[in-house]
Amino acid sequence: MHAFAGPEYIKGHGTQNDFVILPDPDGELELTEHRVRALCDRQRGLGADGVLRVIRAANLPDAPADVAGDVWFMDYRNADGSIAEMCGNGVRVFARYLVESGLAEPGELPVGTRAGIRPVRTHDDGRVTVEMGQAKIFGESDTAVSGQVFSGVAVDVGNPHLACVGDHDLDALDLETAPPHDEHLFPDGVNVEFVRPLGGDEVRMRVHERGVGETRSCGTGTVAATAAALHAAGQMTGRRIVYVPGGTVEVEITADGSTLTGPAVLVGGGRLDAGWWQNP
Ligand SMILES: N[C@H](CCC[C@H](N)C(=O)O)C(=O)O
Repeated sequence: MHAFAGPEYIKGHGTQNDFVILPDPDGELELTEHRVRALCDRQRGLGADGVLRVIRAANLPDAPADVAGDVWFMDYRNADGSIAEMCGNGVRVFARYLVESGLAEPGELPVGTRAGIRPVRTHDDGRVTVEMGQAKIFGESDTAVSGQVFSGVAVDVGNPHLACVGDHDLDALDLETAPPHDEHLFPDGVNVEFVRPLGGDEVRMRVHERGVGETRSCGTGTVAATAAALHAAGQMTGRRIVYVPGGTVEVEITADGSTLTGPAVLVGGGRLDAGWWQNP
């Protein structure tokens, strides 16, 4: 067996939320939780916050019925191997890969996700805009970090979030472990954002992601943070520049939905070793 004769991979990131991209249009890879965990492991694998499998929707058994079979589908997995409905930074990097690899034309293109179709626009400056759908506030809850209680709002962005807005000292937060959450409100777990308004339309955010841990950015989290910051300011719609540890994104919330705009970087790629893939 030749070394590196295993599956092709590409590494990319969106504001340093990083991913392993696995092209697999016909769904031939057996993408087990064990392999996802190994791929994402920063010592024994490639290292990433998640995996984005590139597959035609027709070849993924659990693709939503409203996603046409010929649409490129982002089969997203968290670093712990779990499946999540949506990944905002991931969709930007996924779209960048489709265009750079010639699988899609630049400009407008649909991306299939478990939260449904997400229309994407690629820009000449390397940024990508994603239509993220409605950010729905569906309750209030709280969590505790470093001995301090934080109150927040539950926000559905296709995946679940608890966004805690306040004059928080974000740098003092220890996010090494998952903040506790209300398992009745969040039966499938939750992504937890800590959001500090900076005045005007700017906010700063740190995040502990479900299935990953603290990440340098969370795209759906920045949408949840914006919805929560607008709610705290008594507004239903508006725009926020969101500063995350890995960079800056722009979020717009309108009556019809939300958009996320930010960078999408492809770092490089190659082939996995076939032996490693068989026994990661
Ligand atoms: N950890 C999230 C999925 C990835 C979200 C994040 N990476 C993003 O960019 O939206 C969850 O389990 O819902």
